[in-house]
Amino acid sequence: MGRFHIVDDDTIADGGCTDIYFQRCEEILKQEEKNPQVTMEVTTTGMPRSPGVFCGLNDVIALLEGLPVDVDAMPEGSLFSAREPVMRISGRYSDFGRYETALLGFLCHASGIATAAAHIVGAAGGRRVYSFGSRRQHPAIAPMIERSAWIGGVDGVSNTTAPPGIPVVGTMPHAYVMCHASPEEAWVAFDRHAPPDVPRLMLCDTFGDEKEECLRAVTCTAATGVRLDTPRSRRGNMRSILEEVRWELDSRGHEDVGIFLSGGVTEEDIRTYRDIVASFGVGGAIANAPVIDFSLDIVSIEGEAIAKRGKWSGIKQVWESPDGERTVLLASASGPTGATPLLEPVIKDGVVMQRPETADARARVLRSIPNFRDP
Ligand SMILES: O=P(O)(O)OC[C@H]1O[C@H](OP(=O)(O)OP(=O)(O)O)[C@H](O)[C@@H]1O
Repeated sequence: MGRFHIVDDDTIADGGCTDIYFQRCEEILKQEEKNPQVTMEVTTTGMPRSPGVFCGLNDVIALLEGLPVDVDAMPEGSLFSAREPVMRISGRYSDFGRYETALLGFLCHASGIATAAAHIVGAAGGRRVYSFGSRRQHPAIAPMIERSAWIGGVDGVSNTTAPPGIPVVGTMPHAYVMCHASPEEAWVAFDRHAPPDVPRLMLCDTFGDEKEECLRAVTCTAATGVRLDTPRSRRGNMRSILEEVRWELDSRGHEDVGIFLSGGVTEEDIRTYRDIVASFGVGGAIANAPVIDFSLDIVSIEGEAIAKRGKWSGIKQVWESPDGERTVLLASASGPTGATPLLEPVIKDGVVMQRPETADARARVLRSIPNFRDP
């Protein structure tokens, strides 16, 4: 263990971050000279939100690259439902069994965040959504959180360690405002010194009433937006606060100044306020999303279909018809006419055939979101 309680890359890559039973049973299988050829599939039997958004394949490929295994998977950003295999791994069991813990961790967490982000972006109906929640999780996984949220369709993320290509955005903390003699001094200094491409979004709830602070901010700066982060203890009726602020801004000729809402924003809040709010900063509702409880199960041993109770035996393929209809069939069967197989080879005998492109994954999600239905 280093300075922080986190596992280093090499330990994960060596299969050292695993559940103890994998290590023990691998040793026993070795002594018994058993190492069957198996195919294992990744599925979930139920989800917090449907459809799910598949994410985390990049890290799984980094984990399994070089092992004597074949991996087929849905492309990142694919939608999936319960029972649909999103990935399958074929190889000798003891060559990859110990990786189950890390592999599922990558997929469960990233897919949970991408799924929540996609449903939140869908609820926003075109209003901008930003991922502000890296502070709600361990800092070591901030890049994964921001990448998954970006694939899920958010318009930007706040953490500076987001992978390259993802827009990093932010406004100002309350602490910054409090470091000045008055909010005016803080807003003016921000307006004067922030890089020109940074939106002039002024935080307007530090000490005073939202309406008052918003009017003061647009009077002393060229504010492009006002951010309300009203504490829970003051939210008697957030809808009324928002309408009042909007009215006062509009009636003074500030129709172009958008309202940015943050602080405990949920998917339900977004549906409630999306007609009046231009942008949402969402923390925990994305970063703390429930994981997708994927499992990795044997479906074939030495070419024979087999499964534990509750799982479906046989190596499968998921087919998608042009109208979006999904069919799960044995991989040996032909698919429906005109349908596309969703599980594609990504690793062949340890060699990576294709790596996920973040932009492609995000584009796939953005194409799908208009078809999401309200819960
Ligand atoms: O959706 P959430 O889980 O609440 O997370 C995001 C929130 O966290 C920060 O607030 P905070 O008041 O802690 O920080 P600040 O004073 O620096 O704005 C940020 O301003 C968001 O409002």
